[in-house]
Amino acid sequence: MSKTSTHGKHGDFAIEAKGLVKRFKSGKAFIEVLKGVDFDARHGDLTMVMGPSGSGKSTLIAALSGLLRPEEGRVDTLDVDDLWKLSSGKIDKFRLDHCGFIFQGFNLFPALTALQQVEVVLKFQGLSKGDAKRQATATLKEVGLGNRLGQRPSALSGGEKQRVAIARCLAKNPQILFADEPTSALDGENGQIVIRLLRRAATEHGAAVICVTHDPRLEEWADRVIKIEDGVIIDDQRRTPNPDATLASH
Ligand SMILES: Nc1ncnc2c1ncn2[C@@H]1O[C@H](COP(=O)(O)OP(=O)(O)OP(=O)(O)O)[C@@H](O)[C@H]1O
Repeated sequence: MSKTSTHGKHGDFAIEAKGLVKRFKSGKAFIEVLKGVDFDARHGDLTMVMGPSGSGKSTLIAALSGLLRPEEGRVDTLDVDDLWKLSSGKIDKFRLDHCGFIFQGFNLFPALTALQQVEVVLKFQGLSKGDAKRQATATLKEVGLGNRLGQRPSALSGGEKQRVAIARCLAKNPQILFADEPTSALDGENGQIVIRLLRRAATEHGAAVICVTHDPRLEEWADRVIKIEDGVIIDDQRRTPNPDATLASH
């Protein structure tokens, strides 16, 4: 597996998964949460995965990103054939090098300033102190937090915290960006800022952005909407996104 910072061309596959099956033990029985799911996502696309609670969305993301081993199926991603055939150390390295994650709960370190939250990830990736600071500052400015660099999470609003989490993710310029309910804890205005940043990551950086959501209003920004129900993909539609759409307040 070669480490590369070059993104695939818009339209190239970033992920192709086939026949994913995931079961969990429930008492003496097993429940099948993914029932042979085929899934793909392309560079430059904001692909939205929608479905009711418990339909398997988060499990799918976890299986695609090397976080949760499926019982059956394969995931081909970037230059890796069959991600789940790699050692767990190589899977972790793949995730670190190429994937970004944004979750509902922000997952920020309470003791670190906004700038440090982003710097830490870049230093971990091997950037020098100076380069990490420059890149972290630039990305925080890009998400509109240039004046909040020195604040810790306790001094930031929910929307600002989510933007720090996005800056942390974007700063490493991931080829694949997984977002799980990124706007659900936010009001309309902040939700709009966040979905626009995800849209830009796809359009301007060529990332394959995969966004799990309950919120049908986010469809406006999507290139593709995939619906999953009870562990089965029931619908898959391409559409033309409207990057200037507005998200009304809840
Ligand atoms: N570690 C686990 N052990 C047992 N069951 C699990 C585990 N993780 C998920 N499940 C079950 O798998 C099903 C699908 O869960 P998943 O989190 O993928 O759904 P989801 O579509 O993301 O739901 P939500 O929108 O509520 O987050 C649920 O019934 C859940 O209870």
